[in-house]
Amino acid sequence: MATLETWVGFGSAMAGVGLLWSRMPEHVHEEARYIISSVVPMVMSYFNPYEQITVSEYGEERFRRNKMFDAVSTYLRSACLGSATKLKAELGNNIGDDPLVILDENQEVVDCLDGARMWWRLCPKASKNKGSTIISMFPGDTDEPRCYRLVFHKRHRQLVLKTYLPGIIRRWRELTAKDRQRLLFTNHSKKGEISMWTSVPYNPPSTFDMLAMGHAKKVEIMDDLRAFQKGKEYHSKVGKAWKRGYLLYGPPGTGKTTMIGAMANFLDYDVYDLDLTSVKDNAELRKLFLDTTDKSIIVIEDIDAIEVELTTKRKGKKMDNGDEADNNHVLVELSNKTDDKSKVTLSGLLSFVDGLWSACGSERVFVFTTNHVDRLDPALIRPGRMDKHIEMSYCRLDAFKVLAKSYLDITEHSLFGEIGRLLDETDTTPADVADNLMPRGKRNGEISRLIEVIDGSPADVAGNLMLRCKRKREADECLAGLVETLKKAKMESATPPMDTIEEEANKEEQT
Ligand SMILES: Nc1ncnc2c1ncn2[C@@H]1O[C@H](COP(=O)(O)OP(=O)(O)OP(=O)(O)O)[C@@H](O)[C@H]1O
Repeated sequence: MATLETWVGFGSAMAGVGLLWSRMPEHVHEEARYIISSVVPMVMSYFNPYEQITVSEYGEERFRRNKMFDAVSTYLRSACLGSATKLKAELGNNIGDDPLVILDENQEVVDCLDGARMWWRLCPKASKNKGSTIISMFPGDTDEPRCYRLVFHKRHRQLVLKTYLPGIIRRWRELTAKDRQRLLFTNHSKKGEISMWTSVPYNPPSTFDMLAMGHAKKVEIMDDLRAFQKGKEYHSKVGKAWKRGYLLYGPPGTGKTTMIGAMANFLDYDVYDLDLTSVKDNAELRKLFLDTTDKSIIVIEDIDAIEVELTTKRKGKKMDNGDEADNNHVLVELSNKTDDKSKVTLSGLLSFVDGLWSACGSERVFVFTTNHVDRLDPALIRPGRMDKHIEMSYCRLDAFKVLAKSYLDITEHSLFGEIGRLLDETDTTPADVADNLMPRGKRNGEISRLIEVIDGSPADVAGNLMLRCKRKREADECLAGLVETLKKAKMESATPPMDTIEEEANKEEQT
């Protein structure tokens, strides 16, 4: 028990220390504070037997999502959910109906390896600067991103770093390869926020088999994609970034979008559909590109529509601040026209296609589509920039046969010859031909029902025969309808439009 004298002695000693502190000069205060602030944590950590590793959702510069975060999420989902009491359910990207069950924030789970215990906790987003106002280039930059915190005993450090964490990454790779669902990403931005990718499951129905185009051209494209996919060594040998650019051009309805789906199926890649109009400037574009994954197709559709902006500026428009616009390089200019920085530029875009930034990431395919190749900036289509220019053209006989096989399940018909001749004489798109080959309305439902019945019971010969007759009638009707449509199109293209006739008549009258 402390006596009164002891307390009095302690009080006077503290008062002495206080007096001494107040008489010390200011710089000694500073040094003392510095020593205390660095020594205390050292002393604490000496006595604390635990260490901690933080796995943040985003990297330091917030440019890239931290894949380790995804690896830990997937691993914990598969290994440690049993011991958790607070979970969250989400609709995942998997094809089945099972929800994606994940750890809730602040929930702790324990994992074991070789007798060592590891504690994991998902920590929510936290504000960096409570109470102070900070201005940031990136909204959300004021927050610390979500993170997983791993705590383990000091003596297990080597086990955690050399065995446990690499094991998590291995397991993540196995699980994601098994449950892989192809994704379609698109970028969008909410008001005042930077553009971000969001994804949906992507199972395009198109394959190269059903793509209506010349056989030789199709085989050439498939060979090119195959060579690209196997080209890791070749690209590193010749010192080129492992990427390839395709420009798909042709009138609307010739299958440019269908070709992208077929490419994604063929390569088994995700697709990033980049909407340049919702990207504020080059910095944002860079972030989006860096956020794409390897083994992906990055698509910019209708690049000619963006080029319209470019063409307008080419006419020598002055900018609001009086400067001449950088005509060759402005691609999209969004709301704030006086702000020179808020633009996506052609050079910014090209730096990812074949410039400095193209070396970041590998196994990427760029696809630009356009309906008007003649309107594109020469810088965009010069040889070497887009590796392959693919013309998607009007439907001719060989392409028509592909459609007839897909839509009507026939490879020969007495009308094929006539249809081939008419297709040569009219410029009809595969989309228009396909539209004519589609069984209409109710018949469509009936046929698929019959197919189901016959698939289920092959013994039902009578039903099978009935279906065949029905389908033959369908094919005859569709093809006869197509011949009529093509003949009409041919007549229309041969007859000049009314206003031209009137103009010519007027001219004749005058002369
Ligand atoms: N070459 C083709 N092979 C098979 N189907 C095609 C082809 N071209 C068009 N189609 C059919 O027409 C529809 C429209 O085609 P698609 O959207 O691919 O054309 P597009 O060239 O991308 O047109 P747009 O320039 O208007 O975007 C497709 O859903 C598909 O059913």
